[in-house]
Amino acid sequence: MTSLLVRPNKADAQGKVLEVTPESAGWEHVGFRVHKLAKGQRLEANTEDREHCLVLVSGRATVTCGEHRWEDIGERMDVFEKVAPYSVYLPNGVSYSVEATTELELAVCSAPGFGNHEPRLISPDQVKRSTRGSGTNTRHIQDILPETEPADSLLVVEVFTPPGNWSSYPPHKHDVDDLPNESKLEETYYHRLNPSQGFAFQRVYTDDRSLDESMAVDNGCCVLVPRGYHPAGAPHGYELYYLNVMAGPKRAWKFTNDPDHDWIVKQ
Ligand SMILES: O=C(O)C[C@@H](O)[C@H](O)C(=O)CO
Repeated sequence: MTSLLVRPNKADAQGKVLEVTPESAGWEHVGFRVHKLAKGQRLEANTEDREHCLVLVSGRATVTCGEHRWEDIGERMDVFEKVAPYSVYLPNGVSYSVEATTELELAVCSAPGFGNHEPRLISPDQVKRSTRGSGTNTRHIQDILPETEPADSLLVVEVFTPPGNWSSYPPHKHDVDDLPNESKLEETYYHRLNPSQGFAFQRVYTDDRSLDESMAVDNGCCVLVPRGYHPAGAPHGYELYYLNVMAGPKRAWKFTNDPDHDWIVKQ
């Protein structure tokens, strides 16, 4: 039984189906929740000592925070429509509410906040879209909160891996605080599959193999990457989406490829 695979549960009163906290993951920075809300259902919460990025994975909602109110935002009704999502950045120490105006899948990404930024909407036109890799390593990236956009510690990105392809590949790691060469970042992978009965694979391993877990990942599962390389593969017939949340002592994404497989990008 792997300790890095977190499965979804039945929704609680606030629609929460999945939760990773620094305590549950045994690390220091990244927090992640998924709420599935019915139309009209409301989530009320406080960010406490953590900055948040609310990602509307699918569906629409009205989000309020103090004098800020974003009315009926959202456009992507199914994550696999592959348009960029609406998201909301919230600093630490604020109360907020999310009222679903349609059925809603909401990801609540969090990391330590230091009060340096105002609440703001991150609209689809602010999301940088790109394609990485070639052949069966091609995948499509949507940067929601990259290091070029303001935040205290959070990094948020989503990735679409076509059926039969690999992503986060060749395997890379970011577990040493050694800038400018590599940054130390914890990471969560929230996985969705299309069609939903599919499965994907993810391996998390270190050079010395003191950590080496290979997981069959079902739709709606979350994989924890405390350290090590973390490639993901989508079987033929099943498209893979994942939402990554990263944070660590410094807000930079600088990775090192596994030297055994680095030749793949060098050919
Ligand atoms: O390039 C990819 O396939 C996505 C990864 O970069 C992913 O976002 C990640 O592992 C970040 O560390």
